[in-house]
Amino acid sequence: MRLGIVGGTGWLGSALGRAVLEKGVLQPQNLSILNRTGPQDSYFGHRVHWPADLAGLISESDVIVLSIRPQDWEGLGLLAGDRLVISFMAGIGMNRLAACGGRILRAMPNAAAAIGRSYTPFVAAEGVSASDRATAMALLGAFGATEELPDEAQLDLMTAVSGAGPAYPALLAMVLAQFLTARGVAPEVAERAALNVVRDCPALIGAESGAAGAMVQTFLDYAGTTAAGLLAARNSGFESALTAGLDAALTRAANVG
Ligand SMILES: NC(=O)C1=CN([C@@H]2O[C@H](COP(=O)(O)OP(=O)(O)OC[C@H]3O[C@@H](n4cnc5c(N)ncnc54)[C@H](O)[C@@H]3O)[C@@H](O)[C@H]2O)C=CC1
Ligand SMILES: O=C(O)[C@@H]1CCC=N1
Repeated sequence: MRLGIVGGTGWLGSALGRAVLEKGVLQPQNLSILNRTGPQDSYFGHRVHWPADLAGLISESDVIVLSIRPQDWEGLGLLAGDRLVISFMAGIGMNRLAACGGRILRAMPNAAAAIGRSYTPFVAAEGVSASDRATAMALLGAFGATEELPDEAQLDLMTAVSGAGPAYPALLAMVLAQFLTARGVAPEVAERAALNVVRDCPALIGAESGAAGAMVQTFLDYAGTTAAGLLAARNSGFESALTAGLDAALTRAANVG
């Protein structure tokens, strides 16, 4: 299989290119990278193809990954023939992607792709075969976990949630650190404490179904200081504020491109 990544030196495109090479899913001679800035001598230590333009990338690819911003989709003018096309773009629906021909699959990675820990759900249009799905899962599996969703609406919901990757945990860390610094703790100490909560403690939440709820309940049942904090945060609108944020992201996804 020969893969072409449009936007292959961007955030997610480079995470995919690097992962498929490092995991041995593809040999470098079967990877083509198109970007706006031109060829690089080394692509994560490998020599890959750098087609001069989109037509060049199409001609040397069996599978095309679209890792460009949604705003750049209209101007791309992709005509993919009968190739498998995997789009990472938020908010560009199957109805619009269909204009490129090809067998379309939409996938929604997140920034953890850069460390091989993305959760990447996908949906496939009619005409995508079992073999296409296996190809997509091999590629997406190189940078984390992947699974198929039953419909496109669910992929759009994931755009707001798992697509955001570390963004909400980072916001939480900021609030935790600000609470401490506003009360006299040195900023670097506050940051260490907040990052421990957001980065290290989540490893204690199990992988089983209901694990997050069970962890919250454990602290509520403990009935100590954390239970008091959790209840007050809920009563002050913690959950509705987060839900409003996710709703806004979903609305933006519908208009982004
Ligand atoms: N960054 C993230 O955490 C996530 C991003 N996405 C989606 O993935 C897609 C890619 O996002 P990022 O990697 O963050 O964007 P990015 O801005 O880092 O990379 C996009 C790359 O595409 C290149 N590009 C644009 N038009 C081009 C063209 N015509 N030919 C060749 N290269 C072109 C740009 O120069 C840039 O390097 C977006 O559509 C985004 O909605 C989805 C989930 C998470
Ligand atoms: O913030 C963004 O636009 C990207 C796309 C989906 C999630 N993150």
